[in-house]
Amino acid sequence: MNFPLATRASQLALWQAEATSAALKAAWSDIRPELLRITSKGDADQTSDLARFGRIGIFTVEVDRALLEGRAHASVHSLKDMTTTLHEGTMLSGVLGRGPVEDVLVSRGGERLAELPAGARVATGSLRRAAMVRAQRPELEIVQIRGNVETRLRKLAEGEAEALVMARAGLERLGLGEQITEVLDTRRFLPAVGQGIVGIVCRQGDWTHHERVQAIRDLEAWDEALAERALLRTLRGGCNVPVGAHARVVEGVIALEARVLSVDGTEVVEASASAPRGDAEALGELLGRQLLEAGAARLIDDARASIGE
Ligand SMILES: NCc1[nH]cc(CCC(=O)O)c1CC(=O)O
Repeated sequence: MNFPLATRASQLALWQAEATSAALKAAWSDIRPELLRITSKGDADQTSDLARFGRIGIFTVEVDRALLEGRAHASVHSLKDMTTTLHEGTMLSGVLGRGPVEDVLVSRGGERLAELPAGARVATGSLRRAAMVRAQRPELEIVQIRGNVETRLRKLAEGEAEALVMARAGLERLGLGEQITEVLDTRRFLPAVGQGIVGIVCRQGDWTHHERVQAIRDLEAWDEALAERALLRTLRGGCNVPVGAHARVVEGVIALEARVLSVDGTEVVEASASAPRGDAEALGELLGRQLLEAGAARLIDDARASIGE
């Protein structure tokens, strides 16, 4: 069976699609995966403020359109870039095993976050990363940056900033792990929902192809994804709100930590809880409601207002 997989054309997206292809081939001897590369507006548009269109799924919409048009049997995305409400007519069928979840600092001068001098510019396109940096180092300057992993590294080298915060998974998957100056520990620097997880999407009701993808589903990453995404959905957060979360499956239990920050990093609401693995989604919803009651609702509304939503 030919098995076209729709993907963005960035190096990281191609790595993720190749990993999916390899897993499908290993699980099913009759499947011949092929990559359908889609150049999306999110890749082409280097000028807009990423925070503004984070919620509509700019990175995934055109790839999923190819899926919905029947040009592919499945589409492959960074789960982190997927909106909590999937594009109409699609469903999440599988996830690959989770890569490293941490954010990392890449600094031109080799300084760690604590060592950067006051006024040093730290580049990120993420409200979450900006808020986490401001919470720990309020005297640093946050500057906006756009583009794929390679573009960001080039901009850093060209002097647009003294340091970058980005995902460890993205750098390591591209073989750029030697660029990392500091792995930011997840307790102080909670990752984004779904960070490090590759998501595989099928058409709703297309059980033939769904079954093939479901067979390669990593069950730990799946439960972690369910918990983190249920949390974000409950918080009504998109993919670019100052929310960090980290779910971990250990034996039969899932533990979830979550934090909502004000954009300036001065206010923090956090909570953690655990539950039997089978209750991953309920755990995310519970923690989300707790955070909302503890003051997260206002922080999220303020963050939305700050990006003009
Ligand atoms: N928003 C871009 C994006 N989407 C997924 C990754 C990296 C891989 C991952 O976190 O799963 C990145 C780059 C980054 O955040 O530095």
